[in-house]
Amino acid sequence: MSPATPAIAIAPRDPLPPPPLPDATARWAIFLDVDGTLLDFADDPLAVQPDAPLLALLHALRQVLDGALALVSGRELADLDRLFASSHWAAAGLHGLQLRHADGSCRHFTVAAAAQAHIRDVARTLAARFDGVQVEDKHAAVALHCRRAPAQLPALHEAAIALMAQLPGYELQPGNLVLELKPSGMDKGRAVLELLRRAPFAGRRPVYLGDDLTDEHAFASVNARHGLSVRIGAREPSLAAFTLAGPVAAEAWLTRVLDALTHGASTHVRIPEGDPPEGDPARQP
Ligand SMILES: O=P(O)(O)OC[C@H]1O[C@H](O[C@H]2O[C@H](CO)[C@@H](O)[C@H](O)[C@H]2O)[C@H](O)[C@@H](O)[C@@H]1O
Repeated sequence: MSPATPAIAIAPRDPLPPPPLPDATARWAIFLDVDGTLLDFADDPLAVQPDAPLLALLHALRQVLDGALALVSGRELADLDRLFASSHWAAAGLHGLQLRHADGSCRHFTVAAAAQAHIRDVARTLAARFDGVQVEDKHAAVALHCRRAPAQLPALHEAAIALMAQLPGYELQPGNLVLELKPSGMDKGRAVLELLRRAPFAGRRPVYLGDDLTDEHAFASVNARHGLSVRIGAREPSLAAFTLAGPVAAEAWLTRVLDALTHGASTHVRIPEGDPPEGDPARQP
């Protein structure tokens, strides 16, 4: 008989806990990633559609938060507004390249039409080398989707890295079975901090739900503001302090948050509202 193979013990990271619920007096500001957080993934980026209960929940939650709820997405603002009927909401699109405050004022990075056409051509030429890779033209940025051909991702990634040297001012943003070519200098963490400087977000405790690599920037910002960072799914490593299993669990938790803020929750866990540090813009009303 051959000797038994010795067992190798790898200590897993302690599982993250679910996020706590607020009490009725909590002053939260909620930031929500979209794909993989509120919506399950689909093969085609255009095929997703929030259902009526999710839309009703988000609109009610935003109301009870006095407007302090924002979508923070890699999608364009126009796409978010089409999906969520949210044209009057604060929101960040294209990973923060587009930003709309709650008063309707906007701050957008602009990209000249010629530069947009160039990046689109470069992306299409690259995608044509890989069967099954789908191009999503987001004007200022372009996404190369591998959901229909996941095996192409490593080679596409390698080719895209080599290409970036010829695209000054652009960076490669990997995501869930997607690679994005986007203007550099903006990320979701900066977008969240920008929104937190203005009403109705200023002075509230930030709560961020997200599933993807791009959401890690936002987790870092929210952690630095004594907020709640919530990873959707099991991706590791992550800076998040809490986790929920997927979009269904996220919607269920947001429903309980709405209930707690509206009626008060009998089983809630009270968490101290940490003060932002001295000099932090979030201290301003
Ligand atoms: O920041 P998010 O709101 O999560 O947006 C990130 C990207 O989401 C979309 O792509 C992802 O969802 C698609 C639809 O389920 C899926 O087909 C794709 O594989 C995912 O990567 C969107 O199409 C991108 O523009 C966003 O940047």
